[in-house]
Amino acid sequence: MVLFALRQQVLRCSSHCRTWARLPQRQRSGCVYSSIHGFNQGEIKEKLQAFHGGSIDLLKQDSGIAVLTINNPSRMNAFSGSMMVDLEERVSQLENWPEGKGLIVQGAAETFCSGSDLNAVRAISNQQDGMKMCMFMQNSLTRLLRLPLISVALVEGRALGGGAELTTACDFRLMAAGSVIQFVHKHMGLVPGWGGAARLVHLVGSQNALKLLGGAVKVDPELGVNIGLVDGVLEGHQNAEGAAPLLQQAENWLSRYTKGPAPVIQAVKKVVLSGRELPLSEALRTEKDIFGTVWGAPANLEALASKSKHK
Ligand SMILES: CC[C@@H](C(=O)O)C(=O)SCCNC(=O)CCNC(=O)[C@H](O)C(C)(C)COP(=O)(O)OP(=O)(O)OC[C@H]1O[C@@H](n2cnc3c(N)ncnc32)[C@H](O)[C@@H]1OP(=O)(O)O
Repeated sequence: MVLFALRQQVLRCSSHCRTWARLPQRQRSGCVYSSIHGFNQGEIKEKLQAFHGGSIDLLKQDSGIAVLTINNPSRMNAFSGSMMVDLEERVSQLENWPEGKGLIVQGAAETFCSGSDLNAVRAISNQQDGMKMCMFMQNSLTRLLRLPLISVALVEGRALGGGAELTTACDFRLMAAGSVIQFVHKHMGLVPGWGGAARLVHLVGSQNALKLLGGAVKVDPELGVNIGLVDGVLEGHQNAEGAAPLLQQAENWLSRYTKGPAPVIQAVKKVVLSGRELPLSEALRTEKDIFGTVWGAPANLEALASKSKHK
């Protein structure tokens, strides 16, 4: 039995290495842009740091569910430049969390996020800086979506512009009654640039995406559920009488998908991610390799030993 487990472990390591070796460097790191695209992360980070205010706070819990809070209440949780840098650092921390299983992204003080901080946007409104900021945020949000954690955006209040884009960088979206997701970009003379349009098309189809972007439609929970953007509606506001706090409701909702050992939950996310992002043949080979990481691993052996039934 020990030899069998050891062999499985060796196989798991080598198949993991093969999986990663097959992926291009930028996909391995989760990024879309690197130096080969003329992208210099250090340079834009330095520029963004100059526009400070607010923070992105990360709380890793023993349950394996982390809470990421967009925290800039005096500007309705708009993203300052330093918060963009913070986000990238928090994503790195989450990428290196072996015990992690789930993630909730929320806004502070009863609203989600009102997009980019318009003061920073005005200051970097030249084309070059705008493109660099766009590449930086696309990298961070792509890495967020590619985390081996099951993620959910908890939308309370408003998710506007870049805030609406951020919700699409999570696996699921939950909305509190009375909240709104709105891609307001058209009203700003823009289109999404943080990857929100591409992800929206995947989530709701091109017809609905065109309607939401072209009409800058206010998506309430009912519309969100009807078009498949929203996965659940939470009762009332924080502290509403009789209703559990929204964060608690979101944790309860998410915990049905994060029950179990971290390596298994992470493998679940990875097979779905490869199915979502890779062409079929490549997705099948990746699925085989991920399967190799859980086959004969402790959770699998325990389940076999306990002769579990699924009634
Ligand atoms: C690339 C750009 C694009 C992207 O990243 O993809 C964007 O995101 S562009 C930004 C899109 N967002 C907006 O345009 C939001 C504009 N703001 C509003 O529409 C309203 O403020 C609100 C969010 C609907 C809230 O309205 P209300 O409840 O009436 O409160 P106030 O308007 O008084 O707001 C309080 C306070 O917050 C400041 N605020 C709000 N959003 C931003 C923002 N995105 N950037 C900077 N500051 C913001 C607002 O100015 C108020 O400040 P004070 O006037 O100093 O009190």
